[in-house]
Amino acid sequence: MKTMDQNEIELALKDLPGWILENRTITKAFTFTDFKEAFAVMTRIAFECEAKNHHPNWENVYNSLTIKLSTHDANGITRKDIDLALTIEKIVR
Ligand SMILES: C[C@H](O)[C@H](O)[C@H]1CNC2=NC(N)=NC(=O)C2=N1
Repeated sequence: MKTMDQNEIELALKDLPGWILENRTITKAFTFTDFKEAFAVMTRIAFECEAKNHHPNWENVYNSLTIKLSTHDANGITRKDIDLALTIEKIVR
């Protein structure tokens, strides 16, 4: 899949509050009430990722979750990352 250029990414990020372009990934940090809530959200995200065959790089520390999305095969950001971020927002909201 074709990578997006900086203008295309910034335009797409207008629909993704809190997501920023950082080190060739789109990234957002989430905070939940506790570990149980964070992990419940991660489980729901994981099922969507399997369905899409597109997976996040993420780090969870107790109630915090930092998600970084990029398309490894394409070595950049593609529409798949934007679509997954939009899905994650629906799950978290
Ligand atoms: C073999 C398999 O299709 C690939 O490794 C998939 C799986 N999940 C993936 N996830 C992400 N974020 N980028 C990829 O390039 C990717 N590739």
